[in-house]
Amino acid sequence: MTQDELKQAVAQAAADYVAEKAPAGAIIGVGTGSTANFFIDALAPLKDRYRGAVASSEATRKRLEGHGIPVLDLNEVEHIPVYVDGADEVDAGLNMIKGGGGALTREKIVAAVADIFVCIADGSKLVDTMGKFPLPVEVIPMARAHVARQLAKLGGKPVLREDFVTDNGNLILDVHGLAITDPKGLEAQINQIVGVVTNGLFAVRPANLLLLGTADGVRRIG
Ligand SMILES: O=C[C@H](O)[C@H](O)[C@H](O)COP(=O)(O)O
Repeated sequence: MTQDELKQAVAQAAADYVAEKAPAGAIIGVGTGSTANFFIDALAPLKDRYRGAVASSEATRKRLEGHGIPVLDLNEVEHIPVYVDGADEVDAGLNMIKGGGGALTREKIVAAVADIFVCIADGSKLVDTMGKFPLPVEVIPMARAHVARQLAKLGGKPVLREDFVTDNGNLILDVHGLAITDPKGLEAQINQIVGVVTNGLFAVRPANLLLLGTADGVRRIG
């Protein structure tokens, strides 16, 4: 199977899971990226069952609206039963690195409101120790150099993502060379650096369920 076929399989499994867990009229949280895009496509045929979705990025908002799925402002929403999103890396504890597409902050906000976080990923994303994928950190532009110095003190090599501005008008530093043995501790430590909006570690609030696409089918972990 190709990587896209694996992504499609987990996206369909997630749409089936949502149909099982989210009551009619619910609002669904929707992530960002190529795997989340397949999920949006799989959600589209069920759209009349739900009130709408909350999007974790402008790209996702556009794709949802393209399918005729109403997109709600998170400030108008009290309850999201399920949030579905991809990951750049995920470990056996369902901690993740996210933000390869730069949407980490809005993703973390929508995930914080959701009852259940379902991570959808092809098998290549499952790792023993996270950090091979450079850790994205969203920073306020005027703090870029300060934050980069602090990240270097933690042992990483921060690289500014060229020609990229987040949906929030900020910059991304991609931190190379970290072996992340304490994801929760590192997530908190980086978020304490003044000028950091948030970082791409999702360990304080990991996923509740991982749907992993493999050649033998979709594995459910968690
Ligand atoms: O900012 C992007 C998100 O965190 C994505 O969920 C992540 O980069 C995975 O994307 P993809 O499904 O395209 O590999």
